[in-house]
Amino acid sequence: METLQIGGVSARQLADNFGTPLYVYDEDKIIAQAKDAMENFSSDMFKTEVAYASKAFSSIALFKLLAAQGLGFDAVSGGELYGMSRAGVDMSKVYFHGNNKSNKEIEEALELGVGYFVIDNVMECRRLIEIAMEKHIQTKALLRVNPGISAHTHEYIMTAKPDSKFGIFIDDTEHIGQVIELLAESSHVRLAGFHSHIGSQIMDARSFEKAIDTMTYFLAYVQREYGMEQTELSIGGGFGIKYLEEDQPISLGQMCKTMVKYTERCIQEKDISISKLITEPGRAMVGEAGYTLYTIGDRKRSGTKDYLFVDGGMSDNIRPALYDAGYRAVLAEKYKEPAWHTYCIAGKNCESGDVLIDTIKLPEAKSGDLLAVYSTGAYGYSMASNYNRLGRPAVVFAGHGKARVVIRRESYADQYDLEIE
Ligand SMILES: Cc1ncc(COP(=O)(O)O)c(C=O)c1O
Ligand SMILES: N[C@@H](CCCC[NH3+])C(=O)O
Repeated sequence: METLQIGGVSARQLADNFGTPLYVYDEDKIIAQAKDAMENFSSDMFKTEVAYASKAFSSIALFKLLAAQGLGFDAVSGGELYGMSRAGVDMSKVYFHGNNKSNKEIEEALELGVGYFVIDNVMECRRLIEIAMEKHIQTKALLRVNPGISAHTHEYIMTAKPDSKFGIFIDDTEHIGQVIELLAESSHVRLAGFHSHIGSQIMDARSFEKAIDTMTYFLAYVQREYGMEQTELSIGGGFGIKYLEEDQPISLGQMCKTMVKYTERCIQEKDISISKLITEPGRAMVGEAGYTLYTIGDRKRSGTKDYLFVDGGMSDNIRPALYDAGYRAVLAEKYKEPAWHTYCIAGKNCESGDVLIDTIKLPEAKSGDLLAVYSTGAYGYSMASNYNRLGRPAVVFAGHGKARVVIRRESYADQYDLEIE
């Protein structure tokens, strides 16, 4: 019986040692993605930075791993900044995003020496200027511009519609002008450049090219209108990964190379220069490196469905319920056997939408079998909840035949420790 290996460790051994449900990351795959991005996102015409979008999955161990590869980071909250600083990340390589950053978060970020604030709106810009002045701290900012590109992806994860909550729409020259002018007058916050992000799980490089084309037109405009030269440009993240067999994503390295080459072409054509190009991959850095292991419990036939119940569910992976996201999975100890049986994989949360995989073909399954779901490394743990007090599963990093817990399993007590009796 051949068993699925993750990072050189058998899935059965992982389940027996650490329990299920269990998030497992193949550490070497993460490192390979980081190297692929760093090697290919580089140019002779401008500086470059790969900033990992930590919303996809954050942990101290991951921050250390990626920082050692030279990556910067994208954070969207005080909580993410805290984790980065505890991990010893070089905070000057951190981009602090988020609409509606609180004053407290802005203060914390300034004190931590965060490299860039990615400003979402005019009010935030005013608050940042005021707080930086009060604290006598100098900092840099990028303005988030919504380029209005509709990337081909699930509607909920499309961030660049004209009415998106993120950034200032590219045609809204009034508010963009206000931010530029406010920052031109500020003695503490310098506008270093602009940011755009068009969505997530995008497979088609042309969507990114369209965004780069639009943003470089925009840079030509701010150069003409405001004399801003040598600006920095962040093209965000959003590179798609393989969830289902039919998904054919372009590799992260190839995407990075394409983005750099296309930007070089665009700035030459438009006769502008940029000082730095930034990208913020989240999903593509960790998604395919992550697996979730579940133990199959009861089986039940209900109408047309042959249910396999697992010991987790929407509380550890909300994406099927939230986005209709599809996943592929195998029985870890029978993964080479022919898959004849059609099952529906449902979780144990008290919600009829708690279905992880609606239809999947597997070898005949029995109670106690181990199910390994692929590509759960991004937005799995980071969007997990303790609904029904199931407690978030542990996270394990596996590599070179060894495994270590990087986040421990939430116990019953952990979940009630915040309560005051
Ligand atoms: C501003 C910004 N940057 C980067 C990302 C990372 O996206 P992804 O995980 O799809 O690469 C997101 C999320 O979509 C984002 O909103
Ligand atoms: N959480 C989403 C993506 C949102 C990306 C963050 N702006 C997902 O699971 O696919």
